[in-house]
Amino acid sequence: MTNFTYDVLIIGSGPAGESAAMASAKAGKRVAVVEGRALVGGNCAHKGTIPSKSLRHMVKQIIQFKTGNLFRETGESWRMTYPRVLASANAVIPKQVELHTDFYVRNRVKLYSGFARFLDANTIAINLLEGSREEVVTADKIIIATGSRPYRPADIDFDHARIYDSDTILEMAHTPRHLIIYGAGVIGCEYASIFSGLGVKVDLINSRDRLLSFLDDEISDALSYHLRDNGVRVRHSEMYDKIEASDRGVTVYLKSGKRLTADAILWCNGRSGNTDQLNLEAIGLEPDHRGNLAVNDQYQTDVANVYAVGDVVGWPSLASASFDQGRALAAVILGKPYKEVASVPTGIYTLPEISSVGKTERELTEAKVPYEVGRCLFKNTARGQISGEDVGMLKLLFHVDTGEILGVHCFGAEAAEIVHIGQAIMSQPGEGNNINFFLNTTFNYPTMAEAYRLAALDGTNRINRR
Ligand SMILES: Cc1cc2nc3c(=O)[nH]c(=O)nc-3n(C[C@H](O)[C@H](O)[C@H](O)COP(=O)(O)OP(=O)(O)OC[C@H]3O[C@@H](n4cnc5c(N)ncnc54)[C@H](O)[C@@H]3O)c2cc1C
Ligand SMILES: NC(=O)c1ccc[n+]([C@@H]2O[C@H](COP(=O)([O-])OP(=O)(O)OC[C@H]3O[C@@H](n4cnc5c(N)ncnc54)[C@H](O)[C@@H]3O)[C@@H](O)[C@H]2O)c1
Repeated sequence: MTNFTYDVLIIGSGPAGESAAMASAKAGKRVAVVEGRALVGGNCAHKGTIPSKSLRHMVKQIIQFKTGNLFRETGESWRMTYPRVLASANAVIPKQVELHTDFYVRNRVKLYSGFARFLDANTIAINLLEGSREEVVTADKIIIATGSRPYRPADIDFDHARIYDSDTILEMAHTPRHLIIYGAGVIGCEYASIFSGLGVKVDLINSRDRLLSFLDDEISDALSYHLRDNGVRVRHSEMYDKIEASDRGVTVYLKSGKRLTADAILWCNGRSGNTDQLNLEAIGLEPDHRGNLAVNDQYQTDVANVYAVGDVVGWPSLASASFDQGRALAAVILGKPYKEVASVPTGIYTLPEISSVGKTERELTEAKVPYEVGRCLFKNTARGQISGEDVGMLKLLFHVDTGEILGVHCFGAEAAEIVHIGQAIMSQPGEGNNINFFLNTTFNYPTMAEAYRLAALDGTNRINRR
C-alpha cells in the first residue's frame, strides 16, 4: 500500500472543510487542511454568513432604538454611518477565527496556510503564504471544500470605487445616499434590508417577476411589501444592459430602456465555485459553467478518491448544509452510516426575517394534496405585543385527513429560530408528526413559540367548522 503523508487532506477551512476535518480527526485519521487565507473560517466567517448577519444584527438594533417608544420620546435624531456600523459588526470575525483555530489545534489537524493545486489524484502542491515556498504533500483521500465567490461578469468594472460585490461591500468606507442592488436573491434581499435600515435609499433590481420565488407565495409577497414599506424600490423583471461608473456616480442602463443613477452599486447576481485555481485538468475533472463540481450521493467526484462538499457542489450553498455535508462525507470515508443532506430549512435574514421548512402551498396544490392552513399573526401574540415586534406570521400547512404537518412558513421576529419547532415535529416518524402536538402541548407563555398553538387552533377550527 502506498505510504501517503495524510489519510485525509481537505482544501478549504469553511464550514464544509472544517466539519469533514474534525469528524475524520476524531476517528483517528491523519488529517491536514490547506487554507488559502491566512486565517481559518472560510468565506463563511470572513465574507459571507458571519459578517452579513452581524451587520444585520447591528442594523436591527439601530431600528429598534429609533422606533422604540422610550427612545422616540427623547426626540433624538441621528444617523449611524455604514463604516461605523461595519466596524462594530466585524468585531465578531476575530472571535470566530479564534474559536475555529482552536478546533484544529485541539484535534491535532495539521493546518497549511497556502493555495492548493492538484499534481495528481493523490498529490497536492501547496503555495505557502509565508516565504513563497511550495510544499508537496500526498493523501489517500482528498476533499475539495473551496467554497464560492461572487460571480463577476467581464463587462462590469469591479475595480471601480463605486462598484461593489458582496465581498468588497465589507470594505466600503463611506455611506452612500443611494445604492442600487443588482440581483434580488437571498444576498440582494438581505443587503437591501441592511442598507434601507440604515436610511440609505435602495433600488433593488430583480431579474425575475417575484422575490425569492422558492418561498411560499404569501411569504414572498410579505417580503416585497415590507421591503417597500422600509423604503426599498423593488423593480421586477429587469436586466442590465450596461453599467457605467464615473467620479459622480454609477448608472445602470436597463434592457427595458430605464436608466437608474446612484452613488454606488452592489452586485449580488450569483456566485461561482472556487475551482479555477485547483489545476483540476491534472486529474481529469471538469467543473460546470458556474465552477461547480458534480458529485454522487456520497459526495464523490468522478475521480474515486477525490470528494467535494459545500458551496463548490452547488445547491443548497448554505453554511448550515455545508457543516452537515462535511460530516456526512467523513462518515462515508470512515465507512460509517451517513445521511445525505437533502432536506434543509430556509433561514433568510431580511427585515423581517423569513424561515421555512417543507412544502409550499403552490407545491401542495400542484401535487393535489388536500391541505389546510393554520395561521397566527404575531400581532395577536402576547410576546409580539410586549416586544413591539408584531410584524409577521406563522403559517402551518397540514394534511386535511391525517393532520400531518407538510410545511411551516414564517416571517417576522425570530422566524429562523422558531421554525425549528415545526421542523422537529415534522421529522417525527408516523403519527408523531401531527398538528395535534401543538394543541396538546403546554408552551411557555408569553413566547413566540405560542404562535404554533394559535396557528394549530386556527387551522383545526377551520376543519371542525366543516
Ligand atoms: C453574503 C452572504 C451571506 C450568507 N449568509 C448565509 C446565512 O445566513 N446562512 C447560511 O447558512 N449560509 C449563508 N451564506 C452561505 C455560506 O456562507 C456558504 O454556504 C458557506 O460559506 C460555504 O461553506 P464552504 O465550506 O463550502 O466554503 P467557504 O466558506 O466558501 O470557504 C472555502 C475556503 O476555501 C479556501 N480556498 C479556496 N480555494 C482554495 C485553494 N485552492 N487552496 C486553499 N484554500 C482554498 C477559501 O480561502 C475559503 O476560506 C451566505 C453567503 C454570503 C456570500
Ligand atoms: N440566509 C441565508 O441562508 C443566505 C444568505 C445569503 C446567501 N445565501 C446563499 O448564497 C447563495 C448565493 O446567493 P445569491 O443571492 O447570490 O444567489 P441567488 O441564487 O439567490 O440569486 C441571485 C440573483 O441571481 C438571479 N439568478 C440566479 N440564478 C439565475 C438564473 N439561472 N437565471 C437568471 N437569474 C438568476 C436571481 O434571480 C437573483 O436575482 C444562495 O444560494 C444562498 O444559498 C444564503
